[in-house]
Amino acid sequence: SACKLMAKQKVALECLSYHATASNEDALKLTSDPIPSAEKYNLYSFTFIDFDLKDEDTCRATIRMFKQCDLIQRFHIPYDVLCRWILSVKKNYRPVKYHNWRHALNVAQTMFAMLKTGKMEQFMTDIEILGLLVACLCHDLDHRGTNNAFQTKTESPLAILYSTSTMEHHHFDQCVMILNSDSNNIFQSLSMEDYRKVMRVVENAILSTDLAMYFKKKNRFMELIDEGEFDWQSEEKKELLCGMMMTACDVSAIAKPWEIQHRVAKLVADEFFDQGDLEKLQLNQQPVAMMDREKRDELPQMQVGFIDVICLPLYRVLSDTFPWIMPLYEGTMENRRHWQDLAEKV
Ligand SMILES: CCCOc1ccc(S(=O)(=O)N2CCN(C)CC2)cc1-c1nc(CC)cc(=O)[nH]1
Ligand SMILES: [Zn+2]
Repeated sequence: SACKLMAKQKVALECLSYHATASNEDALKLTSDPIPSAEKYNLYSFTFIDFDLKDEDTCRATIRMFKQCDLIQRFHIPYDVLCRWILSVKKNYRPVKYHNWRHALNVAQTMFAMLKTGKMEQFMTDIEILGLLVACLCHDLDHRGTNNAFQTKTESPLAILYSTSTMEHHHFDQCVMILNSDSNNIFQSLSMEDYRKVMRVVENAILSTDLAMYFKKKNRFMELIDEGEFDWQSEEKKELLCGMMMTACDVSAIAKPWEIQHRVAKLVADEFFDQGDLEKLQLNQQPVAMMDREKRDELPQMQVGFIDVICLPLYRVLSDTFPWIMPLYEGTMENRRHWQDLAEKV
């Protein structure tokens, strides 16, 4: 429709107002950087911490993950294109408090640890491993620190373009935009068939990070697990598993050592409270409790709810079939105790 076209043009214009992809100079510099080992960055661990990494280190750590999965050779990714693409992805994350590049890196690192340390790579094709890592790094591209409900309420151009999973469709759009930019297409050497396959993995994975989709699909997934479904080779089952893995990685800060979880939860809360402030000021509306800074005392109890409703059921069902990711379940149980203690103190 005409207003969809206008919305698309409005979103596109925003991108043109600044150069969306990384400079050749920055790409060249990263191309010549030595890449430390996976052990140096602690990439195989479920307790990876990015806080003490400089931005350059986050790009080197990303390259290290691609190297460890042998993706550069396997898919003939020109090294300078990989470097430019990583920098372009990082550049297209906004400096919001939580849904920024650091969150994307942490989600990708948890996926790497699930595949390697969690031994889930044995159930995945090379295309799926490539697609999942790329999807994690791109899954929140150009996030504005506000959720889907806010896009709808403010009739933002994004909500006119995509009525469901609004932000997730935009994140995928941004991922495609970067891949289609000069010398940023890390999939350029793939056959047409492999290109189609990997883009389908990336799209399904990014759209699966909408928690509404998780709620919709988790029962079907649990059914398959209860039926003792082990041949994860059918398309539908594979897409379900990849989607569940994406949510598991997306919420994995909940399983980190308490000191990290507590610091990250503050970033999540601050971003939620900023949206709540916007809703009060811009929309003259009362925000939901989780976004209302006047109700910050309810936060520990909300975290216990988040753990019980979303995180523990998912980590339990995944570790039932893939026992080596049990550390995510255990880390979450430990943090539940800390949040419960704080909830009882208030
Ligand atoms: C930390 C500030 C409070 O954070 C929360 C409060 C409530 C709930 S909820 O499970 O009740 N639920 C989720 C689905 N919404 C539609 C309704 C509300 C989740 C979080 C939370 N979310 C994330 C993911 C961004 C990370 C995180 O650590 N905590
Ligand atoms: Zn995310």
